[in-house]
Amino acid sequence: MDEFSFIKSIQQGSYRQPSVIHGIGDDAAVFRLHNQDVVTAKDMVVENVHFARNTMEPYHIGYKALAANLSDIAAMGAKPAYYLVAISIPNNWSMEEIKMIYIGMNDLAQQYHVDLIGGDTVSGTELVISITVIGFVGKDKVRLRSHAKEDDIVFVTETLGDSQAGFYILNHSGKYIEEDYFIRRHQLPSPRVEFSLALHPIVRLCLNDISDGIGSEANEIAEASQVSILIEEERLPVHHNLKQFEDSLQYKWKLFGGEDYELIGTVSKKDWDQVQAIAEQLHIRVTKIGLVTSKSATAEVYLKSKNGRIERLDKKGYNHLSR
Ligand SMILES: Nc1ncnc2c1ncn2[C@@H]1O[C@H](COP(=O)(O)OP(=O)(O)O)[C@@H](O)[C@H]1O
Ligand SMILES: Cc1ncc(C[n+]2csc(CCOP(=O)(O)OP(=O)(O)O)c2C)c(N)n1
Ligand SMILES: [Mg+2]
Ligand SMILES: [Mg+2]
Ligand SMILES: [Mg+2]
Repeated sequence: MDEFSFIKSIQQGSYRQPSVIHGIGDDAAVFRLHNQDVVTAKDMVVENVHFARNTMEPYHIGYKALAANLSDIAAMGAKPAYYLVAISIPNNWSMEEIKMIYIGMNDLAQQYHVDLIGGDTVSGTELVISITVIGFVGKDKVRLRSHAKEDDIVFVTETLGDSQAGFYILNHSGKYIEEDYFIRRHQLPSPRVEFSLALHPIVRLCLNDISDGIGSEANEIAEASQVSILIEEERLPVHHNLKQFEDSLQYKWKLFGGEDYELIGTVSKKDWDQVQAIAEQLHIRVTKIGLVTSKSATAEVYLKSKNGRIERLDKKGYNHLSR
């Protein structure tokens, strides 16, 4: 059983609370309070699964743990407001190190004007940080994975694969071009909150954040929207210095790498100019990478390779429990 089938297996058949608009199945859950929708997401990080002590300083661990959570709020088009932190602290971590984790979180929280309003502290055998983040969005304005429609343009923000390139550099000593850039993208990712909020004039938009790799995230959109998607490899935006790595690594990282915390989305052709104009204003790179080709109950994602061949792009990427 993989991560996705496990989640399906524990999902309730229906919700008891009428205020639940969307439960399990997107980047965050949505419930309605009066005339406003509340969005809440949780992502946890575990030592030696999400970070290792030799490649991430405590400051980075805290910063990135909150960034991953804010990224899910951005993927819903919502404005983050509060977060709660549960932490399991092993006895081989000093209190100074744990405080640095919180300084990392707080620096990012300050940028987005969000407040730490609670949590839980336990001693444990591994460092585990579980964050719950809460945000707000106008009624029915959430950007669901199920919002893609036939003929939409598929786009991504910034560049793909940088985080895994940074992770590789941190684990393989050597000389690399612009290594600080790639390492920064791994240790201190930027959730695309401002961009997502600036897209509010657009009536319908589908968004998903890239935590596991676009191979995985594009398939999540296809499944939720019951559509087929065609992505063109030639269009995938990568940093100009990613080319210093072997072709096979570049290929793996841009499609299946994950942890970029960029956004993948779909929008109707008539709104594409506006998406580009908003991105330009915020100095965010946005790139068309393909099209929603058709309605499809089988929800397939295809990749047109640089050599012109079209093949299925499998839902592979980072998958917990893939055993
Ligand atoms: N153990 C769990 N129990 C209940 N819901 C879960 C569990 N794990 C994940 N989910 C839910 O499944 C959906 C997908 O989760 P995930 O793939 O982690 O999303 P993301 O990649 O956006 O962080 C979300 O709605 C999340 O809240
Ligand atoms: C020590 C270490 N091993 C592996 C990785 C790579 N890695 C860990 S988690 C992950 C994917 C994102 O994590 P996940 O828990 O799936 O986030 P979610 O999709 O729930 O947001 C990746 C690529 C890493 N960053 N550090
Ligand atoms: Mg997500
Ligand atoms: Mg998650
Ligand atoms: Mg996530």
